[in-house]
Amino acid sequence: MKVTVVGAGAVGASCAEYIAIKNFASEVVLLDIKEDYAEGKAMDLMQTASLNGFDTKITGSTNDYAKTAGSDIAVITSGIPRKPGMTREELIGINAGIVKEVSSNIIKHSPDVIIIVVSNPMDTMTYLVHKTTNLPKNRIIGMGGALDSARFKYRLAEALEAPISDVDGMVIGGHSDKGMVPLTRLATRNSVLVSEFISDERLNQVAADTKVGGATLTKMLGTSAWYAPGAAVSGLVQAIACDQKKMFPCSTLLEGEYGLNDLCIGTPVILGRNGIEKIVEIELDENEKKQLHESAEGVKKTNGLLDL
Ligand SMILES: NC(=O)c1ccc[n+]([C@@H]2O[C@H](COP(=O)([O-])OP(=O)(O)OC[C@H]3O[C@@H](n4cnc5c(N)ncnc54)[C@H](O)[C@@H]3O)[C@@H](O)[C@H]2O)c1
Ligand SMILES: O=C(O)C[C@H](O)C(=O)O
Repeated sequence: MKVTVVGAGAVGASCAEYIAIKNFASEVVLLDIKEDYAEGKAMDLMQTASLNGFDTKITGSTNDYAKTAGSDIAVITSGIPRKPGMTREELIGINAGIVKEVSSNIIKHSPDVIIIVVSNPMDTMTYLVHKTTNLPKNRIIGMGGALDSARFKYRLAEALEAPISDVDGMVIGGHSDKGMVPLTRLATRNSVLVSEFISDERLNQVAADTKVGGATLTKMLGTSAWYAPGAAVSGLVQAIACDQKKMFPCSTLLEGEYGLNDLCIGTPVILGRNGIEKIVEIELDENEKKQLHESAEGVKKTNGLLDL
């Protein structure tokens, strides 16, 4: 299993590290445009192999896509991250050109690849890959919901004063400060609805904190987060590489599901060796449907800024 990670910055390197530590891929190629940068990150990571006990071979490449040839999965993290006070949507001007060029280069050398889009604004970048490549829809996946759900579980555990392994929950919708839809009604602690343990007011606070999870960290760090994003991507890569049939919320092209069309937005999907093997349509209540449709309007507005 060969995995390419384009962008050897904070998220790309973290993602490569988690993939290697989980020890399921034979090869990870890190690629960046900065001279020697990916090679340096790859060498540093390889020097952790004996310490962390993995056999994955990590190599670096300065913009040489020939080295990515025959990749089964490619992760796109190239592009600029936001600074405190910015929205993800403001990154579109620079990142759209990068994502378009990178996805085309990847496919030239790996026609059977499954692409995972991370660069922001992620739902719109995922849609851009659909519009500008001829890959089938099951092989274009946007990563956002897996990260947002991990943040939701963190906030739920905090509110419940419970270990994170006790809680379960999912965030659907757009990967944006306003567009996320944390499914508080369905969140559980050991199969018991969390509403049995905490007030509606506290649960609303959990949802609000979850939605601004990325912005909160960006303010604290001066740039956006990387550990949880890297771990979330590695989870999707592993589910595909190991044909796990695991369910994650991912950004996927909708064609009527949830009453939505012609956009990519986060919904639960089953991931296996073919990428997105199924879009799971869950029963939403009226309020959740309204939130999802409002989120979709926001994503479509951003998609409208693309030069297609
Ligand atoms: N979807 C998510 O959940 C999620 C989570 C975190 C970050 N992000 C996004 O991921 C992106 C990367 O974030 P980061 O913190 O790693 O940024 P970073 O600046 O640390 O790394 C980005 C890297 O991309 C490289 N790059 C730029 N143009 C390139 C090109 N044409 N080809 C190859 N490499 C190129 C840069 O040289 C840099 O090393 C940002 O857009 C950020 O908003 C998304
Ligand atoms: O917040 C960001 O801009 C980066 C990423 O989308 C995140 O949620 O951490």
